[in-house]
Amino acid sequence: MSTQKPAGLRIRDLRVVFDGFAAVDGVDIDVSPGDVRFIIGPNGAGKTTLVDAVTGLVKATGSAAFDGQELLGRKVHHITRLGIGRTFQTAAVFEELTVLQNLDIAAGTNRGLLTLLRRRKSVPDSVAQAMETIGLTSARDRLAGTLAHGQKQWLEIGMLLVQDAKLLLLDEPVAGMSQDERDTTGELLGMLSEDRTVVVIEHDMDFLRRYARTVTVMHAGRILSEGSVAEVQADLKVQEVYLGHAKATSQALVQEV
Ligand SMILES: Nc1ncnc2c1ncn2[C@@H]1O[C@H](COP(=O)(O)OP(=O)(O)OP(=O)(O)O)[C@@H](O)[C@H]1O
Repeated sequence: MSTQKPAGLRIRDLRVVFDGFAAVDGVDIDVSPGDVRFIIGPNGAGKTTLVDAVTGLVKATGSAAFDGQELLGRKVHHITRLGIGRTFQTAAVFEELTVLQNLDIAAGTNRGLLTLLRRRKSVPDSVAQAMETIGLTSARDRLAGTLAHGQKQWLEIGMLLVQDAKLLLLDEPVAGMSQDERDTTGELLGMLSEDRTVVVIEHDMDFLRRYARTVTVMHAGRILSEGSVAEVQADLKVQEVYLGHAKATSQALVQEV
């Protein structure tokens, strides 16, 4: 008998119902370890609700397992401890604390608040490594509130790294970013996927074409299409849905890669 655990994210027949309305309506998704999976779809398709279900924020039926561990039915903090990290559309950082203090708090080491708030000489390896990965080492003593928009988003990702998240679920990470910040974020996704699994909810089609490895298209709570960027772009069902909902998005989607 094989003892190997199924790895990556495995979702089966996931369903989320709000007052009789199925926001997620029987979804199956497999994301392999090391993938950078983009989930796209028109407004209201169910993308955020799907991520909410996986992270324990809404009740769901079916199954969502990561590295063989069932996530549904567990409390949010337990899901975090199983290595699932999630960002929101608005970065949730402590603006009046420094970059280092934010990472320290996220790391949740057993230091008292006073120690955390004091400037320290030694920085734990995991925190130093996270700062390096997100490019904020030279900004370690800056207040998070003074960071540029993109840097705040990267700090939030850093906070997941120090928690040792193995599955990163990022909700519209490049919304409101400059082109340079988008490029840096795209490169960061590639770096993160070297030893983690990354799932990105995104509306930005240019960013998707450049940085997605695989794509899932949702529509009305279901999976409409799945595959490589080229496969999804060529799918007539996808083109129809985008033509019906947002012409500009559709044109961006079917543009040559
Ligand atoms: N807490 C809730 N109660 C009732 N309905 C909800 C709730 N949260 C989401 N919905 C509905 O579920 C559907 C899916 O919403 P969801 O936010 O998951 O879509 P989305 O694909 O993330 O859209 P967007 O791209 O606009 O963020 C929508 O019709 C939304 O109105």
